[in-house]
Amino acid sequence: MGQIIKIEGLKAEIEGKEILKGIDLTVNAGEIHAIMGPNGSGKSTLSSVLAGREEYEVTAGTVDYLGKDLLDLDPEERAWEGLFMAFQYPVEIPGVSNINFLKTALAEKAKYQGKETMAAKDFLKLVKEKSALVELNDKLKNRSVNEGFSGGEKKRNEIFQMAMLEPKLSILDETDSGLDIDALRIVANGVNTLKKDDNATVVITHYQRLLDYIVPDFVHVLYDGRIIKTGDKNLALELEEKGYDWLIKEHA
Ligand SMILES: Nc1ncnc2c1ncn2[C@@H]1O[C@H](COP(=O)(O)OP(=O)(O)OP(=O)(O)O)[C@@H](O)[C@H]1O
Repeated sequence: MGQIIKIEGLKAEIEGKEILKGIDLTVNAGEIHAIMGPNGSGKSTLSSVLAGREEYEVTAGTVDYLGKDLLDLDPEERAWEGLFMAFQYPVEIPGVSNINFLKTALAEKAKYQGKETMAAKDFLKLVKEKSALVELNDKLKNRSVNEGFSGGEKKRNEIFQMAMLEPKLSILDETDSGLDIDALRIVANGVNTLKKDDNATVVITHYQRLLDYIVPDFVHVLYDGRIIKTGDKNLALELEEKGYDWLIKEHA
């Protein structure tokens, strides 16, 4: 199966402070990876750097994404190339309805790829199909993006956006924070349903609980800006039971 992303020796800093200290990570098509790790280890920094947030300065390393130099692309280009990011705190966009936001996003992506914009009829069909996946009701579809949405509704909405955009690589940052059990199941179900042979997902999470629903092929532990351990789903169970201290000691 093809390689989606290969991160090598990635170092990044913010305000002169080095946060990522040499990340190596390869994700292939058809895989789900989970990244865990104690607070402040650099998990959100990694997703921000991959999204292309300007505050972070990459000081070393390379990121190959579908044969392109990811670090050389603008944030918009990264999205159009099929990179989807769901952040811990989704942004609100007052005055832009959810549906119009997606219509524009899909039209821009099609334009970038030199394809024709989807016909209105097909777009609405897609909306119906994909929103059913996360049980997003009609009212939320027409409201301004994330404005006044509850935490759980924002998360569902993100998975809805993900379903609509059909990304090649989805990076979900703490998608389980603020989700109740039912919402957690719905989100996980969405992620599992969207899993295909030609795409991949990276889930950043604190909770083994989410990994009961989204079963990862690999679990990585990020600590102090580096991946210090990689295993399968059993590693997450071990962490749940024993915490991180033993690993950190082993690493020291
Ligand atoms: N603007 C900033 N200036 C200085 N340090 C920062 C800034 N933003 C983040 N950091 C630091 O970078 C480190 C990594 O933060 P990051 O949010 O990536 O960790 P995390 O692993 O996602 O943590 P958590 O599990 O708590 O969400 C932290 O020590 C944080 O204080």
